Amino acid sequence: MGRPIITPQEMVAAEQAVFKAGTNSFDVMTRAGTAVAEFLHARWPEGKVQVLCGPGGNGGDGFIAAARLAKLWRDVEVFCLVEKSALTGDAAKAAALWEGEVQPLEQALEAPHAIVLDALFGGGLSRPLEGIAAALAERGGRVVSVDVPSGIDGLTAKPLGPCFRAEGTITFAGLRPAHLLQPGASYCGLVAAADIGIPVQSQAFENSPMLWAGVMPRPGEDGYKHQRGHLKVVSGPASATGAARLSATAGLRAGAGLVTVMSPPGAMTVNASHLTAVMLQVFDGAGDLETAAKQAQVMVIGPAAGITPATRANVEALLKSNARILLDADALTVFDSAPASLFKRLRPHDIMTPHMGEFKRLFGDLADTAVNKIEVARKAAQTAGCVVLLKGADTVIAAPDGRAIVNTHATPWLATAGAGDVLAGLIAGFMAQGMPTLEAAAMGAWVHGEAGRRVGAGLISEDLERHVPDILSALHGEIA
Ligand SMILES: NC(=O)C1=CN([C@@H]2O[C@H](COP(=O)(O)OP(=O)(O)OC[C@H]3O[C@@H](n4cnc5c(N)ncnc54)[C@H](OP(=O)(O)O)[C@@H]3O)[C@@H](O)[C@H]2O)[C@@H](O)CC1
Ligand SMILES: Nc1ncnc2c1ncn2[C@@H]1O[C@H](COP(=O)(O)OP(=O)(O)O)[C@@H](O)[C@H]1O
Ligand SMILES: [K+]
Repeated sequence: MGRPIITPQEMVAAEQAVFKAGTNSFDVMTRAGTAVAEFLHARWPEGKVQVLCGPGGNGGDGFIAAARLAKLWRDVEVFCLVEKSALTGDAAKAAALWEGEVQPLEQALEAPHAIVLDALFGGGLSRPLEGIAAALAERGGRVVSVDVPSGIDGLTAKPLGPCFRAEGTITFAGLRPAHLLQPGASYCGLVAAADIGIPVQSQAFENSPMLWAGVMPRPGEDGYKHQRGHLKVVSGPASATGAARLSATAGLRAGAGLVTVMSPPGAMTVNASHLTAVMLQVFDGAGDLETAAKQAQVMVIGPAAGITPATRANVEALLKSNARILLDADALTVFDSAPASLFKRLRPHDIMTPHMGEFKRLFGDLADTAVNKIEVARKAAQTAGCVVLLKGADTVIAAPDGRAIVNTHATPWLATAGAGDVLAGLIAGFMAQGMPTLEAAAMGAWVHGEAGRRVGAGLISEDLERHVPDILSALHGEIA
């Protein structure tokens, strides 16, 4: 299914429900601590482990992990923020399992070690680390964190103050927003989520082919191109045609049967001289686009379309048609003074793909007032009435019904001109073949990120499309 994303508060509620139904909470903590030890031992098999325990459940996991690591013949030292005698509940029971010495946290600062197990505080932390905990966070070194790196707010994904920076983080049941959203994700390193017998339900998932493989478009054995959908991409004026062509070619690679660039008359020559498999059709005004949309499953408008009244009229005309519409870039910016007039026209099967700058022009301070980027995208999708894909290192895709998918399958090498145009084309190409909008967006983001990773350093947007056939072949289980 892809890993579910739950907030720390939802995790507490899920735990309470399970405990209420009769499960022993210490058994759950034992499973958690054991999973921590196994995670650390499997991936960091060498050297002395310095276990830092906090006063609550996170520290409890740390004590259990310490005992387990010692059984695996690891050299372990344990340090605790409070006296062992001051621990209560499950944390006290966990500490009792650790037979070795428990030293005051201050002594950890100078103690030799190879790797730190950070079991100070979990994702529900409500105030910044101070004193010795803060000093240890700032010490650096090799760290594995329990639940989240201490000092990070699991819900907002923001550091509350000084925080640990981990090479690996092990959490429980599902992921927390901080494991995927920036800046928290960059403090987590490799993230594992252990099953500790707490079932969780969520409307938010980490992007994974498992979420959409079942609805991936595939040409029928006896199919023909018209059955694979027609995508049309609106070109900008003669001086700005490349963006639309990047989208169009990506759409064709994604598998749309027919792709047409809709060109203003003045840009026909330049578009014609650059297009081969992608077709070309002239349009002269919004009326022509509305007519053209009747022969298309999906229309893309925005990439280098121009921030002009004409672009706005073109969007409004397209939204009268039955085709699904993907709005990007200029098609969003032209509504910055009147977003409501756009929102009232959008339908749940349409999609917008803003980066944060474009997003703020439409949704104002929503990006700063919602608790995290998942909620930002969710609220935007509800407000706009369409699917919203909010780009970045952590791309969040949300539908008006509350479903959300976070894509981190990408690479910073994608931060280059035109990468977003390729993404728009991929998504629209999948939609043209009948894929539901949310799933098409998730697949588009994943394929785009995978293509970016395959190119790596030196990536320019033109490089992306040529990796799409191999990626799609692999997804379809065919030999590339
Ligand atoms: N059975 C379960 O529930 C399971 C839980 N599990 C584990 O439990 C973890 C959650 O445990 P938790 O709720 O006890 O929270 P945790 O972060 O360990 O400590 C909170 C304590 O710290 C204190 N405190 C806070 N900030 C502070 C500061 N800056 N400086 C100093 N003190 C500070 C705070 O004090 P207070 O704010 O109340 O004054 C409170 O006493 C979770 O991450 C997972 O690892 C797993 O085992 C699965 C089963
Ligand atoms: N640091 C990053 N890590 C991963 N992906 C990134 C990063 N920065 C940008 N991207 C991706 O690169 C693309 C850039 O799109 P966009 O900003 O619209 O560029 P353009 O308008 O030039 O096409 C988006 O898919 C975005 O998610
Ligand atoms: K921690």
